[in-house]
Amino acid sequence: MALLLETEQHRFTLLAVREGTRAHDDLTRLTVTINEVSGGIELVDQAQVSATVVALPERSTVSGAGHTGRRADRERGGTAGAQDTTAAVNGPEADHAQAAQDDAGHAEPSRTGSTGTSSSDVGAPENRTEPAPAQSPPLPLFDQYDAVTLTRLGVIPSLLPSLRRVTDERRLEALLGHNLPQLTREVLRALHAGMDTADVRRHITEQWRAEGSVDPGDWARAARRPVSQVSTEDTAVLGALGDSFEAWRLFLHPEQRRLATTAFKGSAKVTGGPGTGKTVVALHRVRHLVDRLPPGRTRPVLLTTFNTNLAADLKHRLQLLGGEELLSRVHVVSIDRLARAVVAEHPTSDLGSPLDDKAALDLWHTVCMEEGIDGYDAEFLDSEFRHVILAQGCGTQDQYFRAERPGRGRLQRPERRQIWSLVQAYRHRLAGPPRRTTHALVADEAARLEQHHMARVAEQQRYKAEQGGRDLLHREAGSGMRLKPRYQHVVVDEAQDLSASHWRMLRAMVPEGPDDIFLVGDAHQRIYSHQVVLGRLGIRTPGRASRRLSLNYRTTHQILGSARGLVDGESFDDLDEGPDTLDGYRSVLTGLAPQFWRAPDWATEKRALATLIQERHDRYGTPYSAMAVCVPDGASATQLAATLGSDPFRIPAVEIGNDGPGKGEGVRIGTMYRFKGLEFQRVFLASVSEGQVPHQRIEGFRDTDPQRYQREHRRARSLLFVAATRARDELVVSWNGRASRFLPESAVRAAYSASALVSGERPPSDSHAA
Ligand SMILES: Nc1ncnc2c1ncn2[C@@H]1O[C@H](COP(=O)(O)OP(=O)(O)OP(=O)(O)O)[C@@H](O)[C@H]1O
Repeated sequence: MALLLETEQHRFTLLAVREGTRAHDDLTRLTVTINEVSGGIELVDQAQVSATVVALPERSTVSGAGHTGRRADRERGGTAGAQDTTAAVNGPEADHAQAAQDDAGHAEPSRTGSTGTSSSDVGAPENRTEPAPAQSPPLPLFDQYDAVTLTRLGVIPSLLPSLRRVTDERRLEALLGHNLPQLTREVLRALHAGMDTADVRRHITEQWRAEGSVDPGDWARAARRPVSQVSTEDTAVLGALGDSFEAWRLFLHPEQRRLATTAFKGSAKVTGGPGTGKTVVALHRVRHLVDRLPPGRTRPVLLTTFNTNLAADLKHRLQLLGGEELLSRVHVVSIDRLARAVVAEHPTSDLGSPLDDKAALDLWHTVCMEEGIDGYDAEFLDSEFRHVILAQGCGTQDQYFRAERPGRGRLQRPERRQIWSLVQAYRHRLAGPPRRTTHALVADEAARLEQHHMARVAEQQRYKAEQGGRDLLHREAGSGMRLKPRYQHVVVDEAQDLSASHWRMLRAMVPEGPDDIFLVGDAHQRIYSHQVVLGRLGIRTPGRASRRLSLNYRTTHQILGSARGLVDGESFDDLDEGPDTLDGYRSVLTGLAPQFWRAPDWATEKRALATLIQERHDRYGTPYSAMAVCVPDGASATQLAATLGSDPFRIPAVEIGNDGPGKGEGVRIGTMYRFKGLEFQRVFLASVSEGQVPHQRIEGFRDTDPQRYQREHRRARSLLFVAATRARDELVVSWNGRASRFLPESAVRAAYSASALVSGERPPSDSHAA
């Protein structure tokens, strides 16, 4: 049975569907209103919501005289009590026994997750033993906010009576577990987390605010607003609709939708913590740009990202979003492949094969030995070459003498002279034979070629304008082609890891103008490149063209709380000259607290991990392929795979390679670098031990090169942060020996003993992994 709203004549909006004999009753219980902030149509099932809080004392008993504390902080005098009329509704569908049980006041000490209490617990107030007479009932959690404040922030008014009965966190979780409107959920969670009302307004309410005024009686308009329209991944619904690729169309947050569809005067930049939907926005942006193209067969939109496996993922997701038709207008390629293609298509290009990172470092070693210059390590030289010399386009020694090296310490002129001579020798060596190159050099060359191309395009346009529009084919007789920019729009994911050369190339691939470059990224997740200042590379995103997403859709707020701690205290940029923070960063999801396990040695840790993984598979039905273990290095990956595969576990394992997480049934194992951009249901961070994370070799720089030490330290934190934020439902952290300095004291104290687990003295997780 469906509830339909006739918004215009013969035009209906489907509001809700219920099945079974009680469908009619279920539907008539729904409260349907237009939200005064978002202008969207919102539904709440009053009886279900009330049932969640049914076990709470009546408000009249709570509002007795003598309350102090937070009551004194009220922003305005409370009015909600007067409205508290519907909350007494109770019904047989009261299935939130857990909440009722909690009312007895014995919240579990730390970790949550157990459900399955029998429904006979509902109605606990009557059955409970009498509370101690002198004890005053707990204050409602949102007692300090009056009804006007809450509704102006966006909370659905019909929820307020029930909300006044929420006195503890687990009750709140039960309430938020309902299918409440998202704006309401976001506001309540943020207030509960301690965000003040001004910040909630700024970070949340304003993002949801409808354009123009909201008429609470204009259903036709409300139904047309994007916030009223949802799509689903529910297979039953999709089966009924018979339209499978719609599955991926999620309900975009209003801010995500705005970013995907706004017309920008020039470039635009979206930052935001992990899981905030930056990639989703980038994909929707691409679709929006393609929708606006005139019909054709060309691919004027470029969608690029850091590596080939992420590019393959983007392609797949784009296909889900808009099918072959959308894909046919978009060039999806990783940034280095793109650079290589640019260089390869040039008639005079003589590309050697690119060295991998290790071979590039080995070559620096060789060059230092041959030149008889020591005192510089290979990583330093490689970084100096890429992030100073190539980044600033230093073609001569003099230019290098003048190069800025922010955050890289001081280098005197004699040192720069030595480094320059090493760079010359390095380039000479690469020139061969055999001829070789590096990805950085290819990108640099591609940037130069594209800049040259764009200069010719500009020259041709200038000439055409001067000559009154005559065709200039004769001027391009050499190429036989009319010159034009390579793309009309460029969209970039994982922007934080692109180098200055990459940006120079991209800048030269698209003419400056409306919607030219749209980039998404997060400096907290930078693990490859160094900071670049986009404004100095011709990519300017002033004012409203720079936006930040802060609502995490991937990770539970319990996991996020721990992950945030990993990067606290470090400073990060906004991909430009400004700072970036994780202010307002929050999650809509709730779940298990992260688990911590300490082991005396790697062998015990490996066996403990195998035990935990097996338990999650056998007892909770998590497929092996939905779990991933992140290790600090390749050798650990191989060793762990061996333990998993051996008796008694026999757990299949697949190493995450260059080309992504791969296929098949096994648990995924990979180094931290390989986790970029991925997500898994359960993530195990292994060997988060002192000496491994950060690696002990950075200790050498502590005194000799403090700035490098700081850089490496920050990168190690970012790596761990990226890995931890890949977890959707559960994060398990383990170590052997001493715990990494990045883990908080509280985690170390709360850690379980892997030895006890391995010897069978303690169970893997009780019910906590459910
Ligand atoms: N509006 C939304 N509703 C539901 N799920 C969403 C929404 N936006 C994003 N997601 C989901 O959240 C997860 C993270 O999204 P996405 O990968 O786009 O984030 P991201 O910001 O690019 O993350 P990262 O920086 O960690 O790579 C994905 O599973 C995505 O489908």
